[in-house]
Amino acid sequence: DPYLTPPSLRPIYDFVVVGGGTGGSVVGARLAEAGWQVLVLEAGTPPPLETTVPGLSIALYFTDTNWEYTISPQKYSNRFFLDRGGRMVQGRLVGGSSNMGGMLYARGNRRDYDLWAALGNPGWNYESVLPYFKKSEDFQGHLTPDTGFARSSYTVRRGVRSSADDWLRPALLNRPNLHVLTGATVEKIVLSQSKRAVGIQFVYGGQRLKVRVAREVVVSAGALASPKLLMLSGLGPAAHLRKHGVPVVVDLPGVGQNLQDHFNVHGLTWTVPPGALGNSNLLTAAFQYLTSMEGPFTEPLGDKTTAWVNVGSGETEWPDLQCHVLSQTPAFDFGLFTTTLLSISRQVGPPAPQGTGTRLRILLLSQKYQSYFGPILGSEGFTIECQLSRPKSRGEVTLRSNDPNDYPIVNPNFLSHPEDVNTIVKGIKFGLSIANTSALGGRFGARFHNKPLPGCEGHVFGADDYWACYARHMGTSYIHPTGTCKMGPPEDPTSVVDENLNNDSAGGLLLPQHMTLGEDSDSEHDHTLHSPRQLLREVRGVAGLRVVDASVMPTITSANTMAAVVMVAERAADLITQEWNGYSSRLHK
Ligand SMILES: Cc1cc2nc3c(=O)[nH]c(=O)nc-3n(C[C@H](O)[C@H](O)[C@H](O)COP(=O)(O)OP(=O)(O)OC[C@H]3O[C@@H](n4cnc5c(N)ncnc54)[C@H](O)[C@@H]3O)c2cc1C
Repeated sequence: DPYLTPPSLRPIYDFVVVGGGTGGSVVGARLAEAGWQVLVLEAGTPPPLETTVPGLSIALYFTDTNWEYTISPQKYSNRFFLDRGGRMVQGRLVGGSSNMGGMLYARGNRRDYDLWAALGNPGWNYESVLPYFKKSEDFQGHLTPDTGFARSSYTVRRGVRSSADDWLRPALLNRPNLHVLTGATVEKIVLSQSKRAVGIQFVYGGQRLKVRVAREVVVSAGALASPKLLMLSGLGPAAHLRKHGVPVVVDLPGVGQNLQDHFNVHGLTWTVPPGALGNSNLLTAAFQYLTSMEGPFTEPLGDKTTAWVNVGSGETEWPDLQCHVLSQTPAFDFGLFTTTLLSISRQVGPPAPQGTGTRLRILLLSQKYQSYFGPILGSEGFTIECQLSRPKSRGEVTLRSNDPNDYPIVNPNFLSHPEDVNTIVKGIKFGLSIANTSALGGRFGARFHNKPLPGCEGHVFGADDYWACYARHMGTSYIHPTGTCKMGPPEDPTSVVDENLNNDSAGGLLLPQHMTLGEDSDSEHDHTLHSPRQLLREVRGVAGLRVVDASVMPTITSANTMAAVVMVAERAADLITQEWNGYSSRLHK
């Protein structure tokens, strides 16, 4: 395994990529392909074998490959979940969230990207980004119509997960100019006095180390960790940084703001007579996978179909809702794993008294889950989940402290915009109407679990108010955090990077003609190289620093976000190589 031998680190690289996740793996591999000396630093581990089995994806949520962020207590939602927040899973391994997620592949809608361009980001309209999607696509399924429910498409090849590691691993095997160090947690971007990224400080094996960078630092730590890293490096909202004792290098008010996620409602459940769905026995399915690489384990378990619909805005070509039919209920396992998976609060009322026996404690703690799902524990059935594709609520990621080991505070501020409540209520009603069709409910003899949700008994069951209450209780993150280092024009004070994903605000004024050595007064960083574009930068920004991950999206796409991140990284690699075009690495091979 190429990841098992730690590289002998060089003191300086052309590019250092922070985070070997989805964006980082793709951009790191492409920069290495272009001949640069590249170092990718990943906090997590090489991908464990289980990542290759699509049917085991949810099992990974319970392991160390997950950072296990938590959502801060929500004012308008998450009432059924632990501390009115719950967990937010994020990948902590090579390949990042693409290597532990649900593998559903969807580009999103062309209008998502046309909107990015309209918001002041030339080159990001759909026609321009389409080639970067196609670059990685190898569709081998059956084309299904894109209205109504259709079978979901997954990044699975011959029964094995395909992830961003498919870029990094071959590059690592074939290119000695690429180094990937796992178990390396980056703490800080080192900035010179002239506000240029000149290196990286990270912890590896208990030691604090620094590596220098000749051209650029590429931050790809994901939408929760990238803004944290920028802020810890002095790039962020000045008052917030001062509050936590971080010296301000550049006041960038947008860092950590604009957090967007696909708000998802759990719990709408139908039960069916035993055997009606024809679900395979897990042991048989596992045997089938091991012997022939076929069967249910070739896909994420349970998640079968997707629909995109417009229920609110009337723009029929641009969905505001995405729905899935899952072939299990949240009660199928008697709450054994589901309660943790969904972070459904197990506790209601006062904590169990000290000294209570373990069994009794679990019974008491599970009361909230029991109070709703109790009557259908262990039943067969299905769930319909709908998400807001284009939420209007905006949240934020802020520092908890200036300690790099502390997780940031993640506040998605779900349902803070009233239109989101209206849309999700319509979405729930859409889900109910789908289940009532003869093709679904009728065919399987399905019965809706119509127990009033604890906490919503005060509303007339089935009225819009009831469903709004239901959404405020059962809705939470669909684990697609995006937007926290937003791409936008310099006139937008909340933008963090420009359309080149750079936060050097000069813009693409010149094509490089020649390379000069850095002019930084800080002699430690004499090796720093500037492209002419960076020499022309204004002081407001930071040179030699780019962000390439889900955090640059100005608005979340109306589909699962992995494909869009791969596209962003492919395009970023082209932008970077074009900018440095004609200049091979000056560093010793
Ligand atoms: C559980 C789950 C299921 C999902 N399912 C789907 C799906 O089915 N389809 C879909 O399209 N999208 C899905 N998504 C969303 C999609 O995977 C993400 O939007 C996308 O992968 C994000 O890419 P990224 O590069 O921004 O971040 P990531 O892929 O998360 O990469 C960030 C990387 O940076 C590393 N890192 C963080 N901090 C540091 C540090 N300080 N030092 C060094 N390294 C660091 C992390 O360990 C990680 O490897 C899912 C996400 C999750 C979490």
